[in-house]
Amino acid sequence: MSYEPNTLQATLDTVQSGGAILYDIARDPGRWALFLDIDGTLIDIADSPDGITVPPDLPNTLEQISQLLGGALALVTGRALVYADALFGSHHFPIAGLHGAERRSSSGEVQRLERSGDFAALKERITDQARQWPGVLVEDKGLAIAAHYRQAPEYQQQVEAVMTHFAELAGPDYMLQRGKMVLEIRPSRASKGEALRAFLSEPPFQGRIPIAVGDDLTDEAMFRVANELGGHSIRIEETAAQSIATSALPSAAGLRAILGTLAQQRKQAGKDAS
Ligand SMILES: O=P(O)(O)OC[C@H]1O[C@H](O[C@H]2O[C@H](CO)[C@@H](O)[C@H](O)[C@H]2O)[C@H](O)[C@@H](O)[C@@H]1O
Repeated sequence: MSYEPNTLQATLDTVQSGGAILYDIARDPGRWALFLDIDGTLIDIADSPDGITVPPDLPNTLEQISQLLGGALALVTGRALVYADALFGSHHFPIAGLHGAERRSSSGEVQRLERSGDFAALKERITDQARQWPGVLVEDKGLAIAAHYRQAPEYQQQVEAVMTHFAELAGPDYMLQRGKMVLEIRPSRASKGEALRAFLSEPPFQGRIPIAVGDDLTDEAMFRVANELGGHSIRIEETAAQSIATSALPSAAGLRAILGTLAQQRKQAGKDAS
């Protein structure tokens, strides 16, 4: 989806349709499977990876929607699985971490790609290098490593050059992943799209139509698979971005408001039935 400045109406139509798709979940919940990215989608972007705030009602909202969908709700994130899981307290949703390199299915089984090569030594070299860039934060995620320049944008070019170099050194089992003010080296034999496909091959996702919601480049792989399978893809857009998503919502707060309404409707329906 690409917007020209003079296509405001088209943009508004698309933005509205993101909400319409999500509200459709309430009409026929048995039809849909929902795949949600975390940073920039469910949670507002912060200055640092650890600086995020999970709105207090979000875990329970997701739990309500997961129940509405018969469990067919999964989180699909670039974060390490363990870190992302802990954000939601006692709620343990099916989840794919590290852009699909690790995944916990609905049954609780965890699958993880094998470490390959001397990745630990490479991570040390990146960490050493980053010490020369005040404000650049290195996030060691186990099978992946990210260099964040949000607090030091003046180092963007150096970070790009060095991470590109180390991604080449890491070999074909790894790739450079660009993101929002971050460069990351992560396993190449995984993607959010393949994670979505894997979830859809298992209960309770099997046979349902996917709705994928995300905000960043890594989410495009998930959008591609959702589109391919006849589902919907919703891009959270702060600015007009190039995306293959078929619809959009303006912000993470907008998405949370819609999810909150769906959760309230479910709670009310439960009360009315009792
Ligand atoms: O796939 P996601 O759940 O969207 O995760 C993508 C990356 O998110 C995090 O970085 C981004 O969010 C940070 C906190 O808001 C922000 O400071 C940073 O600039 C963003 O790039 C996370 O730290 C990464 O590991 C994820 O890959």
